[in-house]
Amino acid sequence: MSAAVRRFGLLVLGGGSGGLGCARRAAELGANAAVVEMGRMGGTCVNVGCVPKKIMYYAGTIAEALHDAKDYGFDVTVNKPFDWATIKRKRDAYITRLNGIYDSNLEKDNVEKIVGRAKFVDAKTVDVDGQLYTADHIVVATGGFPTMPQVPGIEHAINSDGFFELEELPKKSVVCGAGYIAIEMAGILNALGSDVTLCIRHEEFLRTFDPLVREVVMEEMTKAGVKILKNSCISSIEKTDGGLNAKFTIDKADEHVISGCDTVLMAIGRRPLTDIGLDKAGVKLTHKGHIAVDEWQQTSAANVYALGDVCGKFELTPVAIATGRKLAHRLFEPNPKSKQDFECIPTVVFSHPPTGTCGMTEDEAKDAFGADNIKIYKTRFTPMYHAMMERKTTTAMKLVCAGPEERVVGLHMVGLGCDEMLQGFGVAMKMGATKAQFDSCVAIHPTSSEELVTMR
Ligand SMILES: Cc1cc2nc3c(=O)[nH]c(=O)nc-3n(C[C@H](O)[C@H](O)[C@H](O)COP(=O)(O)OP(=O)(O)OC[C@H]3O[C@@H](n4cnc5c(N)ncnc54)[C@H](O)[C@@H]3O)c2cc1C
Ligand SMILES: NC(=O)C1=CN([C@@H]2O[C@H](COP(=O)(O)OP(=O)(O)OC[C@H]3O[C@@H](n4cnc5c(N)ncnc54)[C@H](OP(=O)(O)O)[C@@H]3O)[C@@H](O)[C@H]2O)C=CC1
Ligand SMILES: N[C@@H](CCC(=O)N[C@@H](CSSC[C@H](NC(=O)CC[C@H](N)C(=O)O)C(=O)NCC(=O)O)C(=O)NCC(=O)O)C(=O)O
Repeated sequence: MSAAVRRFGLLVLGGGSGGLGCARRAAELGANAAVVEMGRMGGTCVNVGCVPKKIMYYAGTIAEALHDAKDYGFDVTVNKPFDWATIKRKRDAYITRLNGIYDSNLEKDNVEKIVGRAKFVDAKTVDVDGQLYTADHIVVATGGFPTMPQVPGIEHAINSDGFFELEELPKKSVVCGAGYIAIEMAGILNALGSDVTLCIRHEEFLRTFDPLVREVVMEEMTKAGVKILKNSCISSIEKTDGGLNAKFTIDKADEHVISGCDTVLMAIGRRPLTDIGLDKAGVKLTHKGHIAVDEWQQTSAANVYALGDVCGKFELTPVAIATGRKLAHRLFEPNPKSKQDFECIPTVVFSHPPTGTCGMTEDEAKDAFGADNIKIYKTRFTPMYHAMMERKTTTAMKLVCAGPEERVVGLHMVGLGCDEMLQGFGVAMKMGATKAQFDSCVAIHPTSSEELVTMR
């Protein structure tokens, strides 16, 4: 075992979005902080999440723009329109650069980086490859990993991590799943020219979203050429000389085979990374296996906190960062009231076109306020971008308003630019804006966002 036990004010397990957000802010507030990371600095977001995904999303939107360009009078005929290897190489280099930036950010902020795998020895002590550490406060921000179903031949499938290792564009792809990652990756592959089948367990995908979002994304994906295999459950994957054969049970009865695939991508959710000796620390889990925390990120063990994906609540980078920073302020400012508010969090699915969602769905608002106290405003149109084009996409928007004052408690939209449109409206909703206050802001013309302040 080690020499002396090393002591810090704050020890964070996991150098991802939440862990870094917490440690860097704590150090800024004067804490003697350290981060333990067993992999690449930056965690899921930087290495196998938001960042490489957004680059591939941009590649997909450029492919669409190139396709549309002729309708605006451009001649962009080229022999080899897209080279996957080029974007993969440049993307990997960018991420390596970011890993370095994150390392030097830690150095600049005086946060000690400890390389290795952390495990609790007890509630006050953490072992990293034989060296023991203790701290006044220990934060668990170990994130999660992709779930894989246990079916024969699953070793031939990839998950979202594997997507970023692909060396070429799969000619024929199967994507299984019905959440953010399945929709985003099926959309990217399709936009770049793969023949994509999206396999979902039910009639619909994005089932936690408002029906407007589900319906319009379904229409748009279908229009763009993604085949949707509904009510399907993968039962096996077989590797043959002609590629992968993915077998499905449809409606729990019929069998369907998609043969000759280059890639079968599973995107069916993520599991928390909790194999870190939590029992030794007395840290309890929820029935779903996430770390149980109260509103202050406090676990069942004194001075042990948890945040980010490992807690399973809004698995989003800005949520993890904000929660980490809020906790740092509570512990080291000290600001006893500093805690993350999980109400009305804006979120975007980078589908083609993208979605934007903030607040309650129509059904959630009816449950919360009563159907008679809800007023819905909706619009649907073809954005002007397509005026000169053969290809058309739809933009659809919905405002869910509550009470006689018509407070906007839900905003749901799909369409070009909706990803960038949402943040400002999220601020207004967080301030409790009413429909009349939305409308009191003069429209910007011609934009899609003007519809949100002129709906009747
Ligand atoms: C494909 C994909 C796309 C995504 N796109 C978006 C997006 O567009 N927008 C968005 O907001 N969110 C997105 N997310 C979600 C986002 O990446 C996560 O919510 C966020 O990274 C969670 O941060 P975290 O700090 O909780 O965990 P992570 O970022 O996962 O960091 C945890 C870190 O802990 C380390 N670790 C784990 N166990 C140990 C141990 N025992 N010892 C030492 N280190 C350990 C891991 O190596 C990892 O680096 C995406 C996720 C995926 C998978
Ligand atoms: N743009 C963003 O901000 C992004 C955020 N993320 C974050 O990462 C999280 C994880 O993403 P993701 O993996 O897509 O998980 P999600 O939880 O979003 O969706 C997974 C879905 O897959 C379906 N599913 C579950 N089990 C199976 C199964 N055995 N077979 C087939 N389908 C199944 C379920 O839908 P159903 O019940 O309908 O079948 C489930 O909702 C997201 O929830 C999000 O928080 C990820 C990517 C982008
Ligand atoms: N929003 C812009 C900014 C892009 C951006 O954030 N770029 C990151 C890419 S990694 S993205 C990794 C992600 N960063 C963020 O999400 C930063 C968000 C916002 N600026 C904030 O500070 O809150 C994260 O996990 N952060 C944890 C932490 O830093 O503590 C970067 O270059 N960072 C270099 C640097 O920070 O010096 C965009 O989308 O283009």
